[in-house]
Amino acid sequence: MLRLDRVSKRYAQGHTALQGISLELEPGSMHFLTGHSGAGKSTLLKLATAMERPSGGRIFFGDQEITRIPRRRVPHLRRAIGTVFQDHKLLYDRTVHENVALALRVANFPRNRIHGRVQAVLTKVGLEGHQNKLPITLSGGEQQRVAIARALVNKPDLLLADEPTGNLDQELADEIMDLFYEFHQFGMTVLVATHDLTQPNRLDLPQIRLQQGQMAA
Ligand SMILES: Nc1ncnc2c1ncn2[C@@H]1O[C@H](COP(=O)(O)OP(=O)(O)OP(=O)(O)O)[C@@H](O)[C@H]1O
Repeated sequence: MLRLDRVSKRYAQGHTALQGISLELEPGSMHFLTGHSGAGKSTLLKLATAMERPSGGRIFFGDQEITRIPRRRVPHLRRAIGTVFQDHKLLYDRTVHENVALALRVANFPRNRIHGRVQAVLTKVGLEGHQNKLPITLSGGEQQRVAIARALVNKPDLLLADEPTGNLDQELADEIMDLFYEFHQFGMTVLVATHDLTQPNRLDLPQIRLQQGQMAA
């Protein structure tokens, strides 16, 4: 599904964020990406979505080489890869429904099917009944669910999450991780970057551990 082959990333300021990273996510697998602050977790996720380009090595998503796709193909790639970030980047002047529907609109999804698809995904993440609310009126955990719904509404093959529970207490964090686990059980490939080392143990899932930009032993 996602394969990195000896990937490195050196930022313009000269800092090496990743070095010699090779890994493969099998379709339907779920992994946690762990490591200290600055280990390179966010950088790895940004490379996988072509938000950043690697300085060396190659990245494949299915049979596409991400490192070679032309800029005009990047939006297409991003629809196949759902992303969730800690600061959910919701539009606070739009309703929950509109936040999620926007992801379908930009993908030219048929207009007459948008409402049904949005309702279905909001139900899936436990937000039925909240569709007409503004995000600011929701709790942190609920806002994160809106972001998850938005990431899922295009039915991506791969879900990448970067510290999706960073601002939540343990109980809410567990609930969000359980939701990702459920998607994985339904066949989605999932990679979650987290500081929270309780999660891989709690869910009995493998970790990809980064240490100063390299794969830890
Ligand atoms: N845009 C950038 N320009 C220069 N250096 C950067 C940039 N983004 C990240 N870095 C550096 O690359 C290294 C890896 O950062 P990255 O954000 O990938 O780590 P992380 O493991 O996600 O950390 P955290 O858990 O704190 O988010 C850090 O030393 C960071 O300072």
